[in-house]
Amino acid sequence: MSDEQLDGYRSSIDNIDAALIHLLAERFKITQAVGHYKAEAGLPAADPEREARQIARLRSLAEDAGLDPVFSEKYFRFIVAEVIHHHQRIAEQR
Ligand SMILES: C=C(O[C@@H]1C=C(C(=O)O)C=C[C@H]1O)C(=O)O
Repeated sequence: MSDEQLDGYRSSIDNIDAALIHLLAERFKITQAVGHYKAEAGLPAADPEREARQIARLRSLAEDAGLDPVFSEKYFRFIVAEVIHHHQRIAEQR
């Protein structure tokens, strides 16, 4: 059975999911570069002060955009945990 309305919604969701994957790929490309820079400079993988500033900024943006700020913080912490693993691996491989 075809449902044109649902198909239309899903077509938009597909485009948004594709955009999110591309944005994440770009974010991880730049954080990989940061990981190499930090390893070279002897800087720690994690920067909790930077993370706290970003969380405050993203929570405020989420509120303005009508997105749950708690969710925005969870999303950010999930991504950053992966970034820090990458940075630790880069530093260990040196
Ligand atoms: C990318 C960095 O490294 C880590 C990852 C962050 C991020 O993914 O936003 C932020 C701070 C650091 O804990 C950075 O220091 O800028």
